[in-house]
Amino acid sequence: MSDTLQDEETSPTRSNSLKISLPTVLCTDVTDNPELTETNSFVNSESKLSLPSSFGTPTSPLRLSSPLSLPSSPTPFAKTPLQTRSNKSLDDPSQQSSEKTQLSSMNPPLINSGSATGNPRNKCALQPGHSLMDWIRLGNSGKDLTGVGGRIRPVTPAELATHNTEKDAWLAIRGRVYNITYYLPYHPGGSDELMRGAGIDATELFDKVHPWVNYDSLLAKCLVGPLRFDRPDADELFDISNPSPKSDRLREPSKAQELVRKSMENLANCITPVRKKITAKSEENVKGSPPSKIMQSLIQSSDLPVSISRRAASSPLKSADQSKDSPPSLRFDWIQTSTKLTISVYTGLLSNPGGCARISEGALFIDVATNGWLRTLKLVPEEAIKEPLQIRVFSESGKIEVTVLKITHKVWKNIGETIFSSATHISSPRTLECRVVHVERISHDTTLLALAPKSGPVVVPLGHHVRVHHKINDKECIRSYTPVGDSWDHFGSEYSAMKLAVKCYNTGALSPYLTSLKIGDSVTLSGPYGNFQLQKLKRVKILYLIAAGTGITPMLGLLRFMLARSNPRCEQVNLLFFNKTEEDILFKNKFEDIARQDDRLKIEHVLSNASCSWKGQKGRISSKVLSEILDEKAISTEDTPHFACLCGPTEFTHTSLDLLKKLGMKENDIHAFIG
Ligand code: HEM
Repeated sequence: MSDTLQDEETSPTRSNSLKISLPTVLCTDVTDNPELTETNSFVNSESKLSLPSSFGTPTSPLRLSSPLSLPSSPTPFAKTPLQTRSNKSLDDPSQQSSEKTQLSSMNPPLINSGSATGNPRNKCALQPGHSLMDWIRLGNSGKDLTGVGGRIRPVTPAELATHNTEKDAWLAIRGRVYNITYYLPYHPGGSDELMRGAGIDATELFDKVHPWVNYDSLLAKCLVGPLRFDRPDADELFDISNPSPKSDRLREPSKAQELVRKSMENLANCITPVRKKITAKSEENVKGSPPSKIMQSLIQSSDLPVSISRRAASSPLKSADQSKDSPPSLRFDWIQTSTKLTISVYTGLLSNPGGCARISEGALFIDVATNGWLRTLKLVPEEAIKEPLQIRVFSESGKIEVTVLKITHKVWKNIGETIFSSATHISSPRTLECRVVHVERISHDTTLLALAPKSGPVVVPLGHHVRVHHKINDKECIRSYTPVGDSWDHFGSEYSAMKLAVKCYNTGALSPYLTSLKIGDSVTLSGPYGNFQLQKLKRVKILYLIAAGTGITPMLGLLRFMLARSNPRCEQVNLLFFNKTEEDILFKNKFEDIARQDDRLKIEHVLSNASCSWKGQKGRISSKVLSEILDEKAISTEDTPHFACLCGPTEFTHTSLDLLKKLGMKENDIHAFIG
């Protein structure tokens, strides 16, 4: 399909960098590990790890995918003055200086008394690409390491116990549950050792081996939530999914809630958000309450992005049913650092929201579109705010997160006044004036354009597209493109821009113009358009993505979404990608990188005009090619829900649809992107 659809990708932006002191840990042997030079220079007591804002996403302002920020690691160090360590730094004087620098930030000073495990050196040789530095990079990449979409939530011991396999491992330390699945190959003690703590409260085990390790900073982006003990009110304290039955007024926390909060604070010396639930009959009008003195002094005295308050406001309509006829229930909460404010709006699991943010007359407006409905959250902030605004969406949790800068660097006592408008039906798509902020050639004939809407950042729902409008000889020319999300290009996400992959057809009406655009030029878009329903992937465990040419673009976001989705975990994503020649394959290296990191992604390239050196599949879409990738058993049983998405030139899409149906796939299990 020429100038075809492309997709919105939900990887979190990385531009809202916040600084957090990086914990110091002992690295692997200097002599053996070439990566250590890098690690050493990076990790010392002065090191700062730049973490993009928020949670969420992927998305929750630690760029955790969660608005709950993490404490600087206190308890592991405060525990005992006598700590154990490996003998190596004592035995090997050459190590002492480098380790000393790192250890200097450990508190209290370490006394070497041999390995806690009884083995002078139990550390494993990590696979290449799995150094501490690589782990930090992964954390900063925007990937959701929590596996739960980044929304902090309580975990019961029973739930914890179910996450005990290498593909899905959680553990609890000092009352906090972390998803350690991604950390396993990075653990210097080996994944088997770390797996000993999977599914359980591993505090004792952890302390036996290495109480000095700064686990809470290392796993900051893997935080799932507090381990919920059997306290009747604990749920209420953390769970924002159910609005309080007592509504219409600010609810003071009960004694039990207060107790849980205090114990959480003591437990991990963290700043636990106090959530007051507010509901109102029509529009919510929420005033903030000041953080406690302890919290304020902690915030003021640190560089950390700290969460001092979160609040949730329910929609006037309580129904979770997000059918076309009833607007979805929305809630929001907020967190702040001294420099930024982050508002998170929750639209419901898999509700696939779109949205935009803008500042007008000193107020922040966040438009949230879900399933044909639009609501606007207006914030009249307590103090002045400024651009740039950042917006990101976390598809699994349905969270939209907007970050705005404070003009005066200080912690606010209140957020200000917030008002949710009533929901209105979206009757027509919006027109957006955009500025080209970056241009990158991604293949011999395709250019990636980054377009920043002038009014403020915009996110297009997953699997939806925008239209580019341009007048040529007084005739309006329109083409559809699905934005390519972050992390598919080389210029990152600092622009909060939509990125469109535009293939240039020499005789095309619009593409020669678009591919000749320069930074600073203006482009008119409208949107979003599309009928893709993310809910359809709710139970899907095997996803087939069948694309031709630039028809790959809607698949990019779906691919990332499915591999990151935690519940249920996807078992396989099969990408069948048709092109003419090898040079035409877009994002080939990116796909290969992802497949290397995640063996659930299977890629099959099929070329219609392959060179002699091509070793892969040759030909065009046919039942033979399709039947080779389709797991016939899977499509004929209910046990492994599957789904196929198709996109390419119209003829390609229709042929694929017919072939899939002939092979036994139900129409309901297929989505064809035709635009
Ligand atoms: C709870 C179960 C765990 C077990 C059984 C375990 C076991 C081990 C072992 C045997 C070693 C080698 C220690 C040595 O040099 O003698 C090690 C090293 C290490 N582990 Fe763990 N570990 C666990 C959890 C964790 C966690 C949650 C983290 C943090 C994210 C972590 C981070 C590290 C680090 C950074 C090292 C290197 C420490 C050093 O060089 O002294 N471990 N672990």
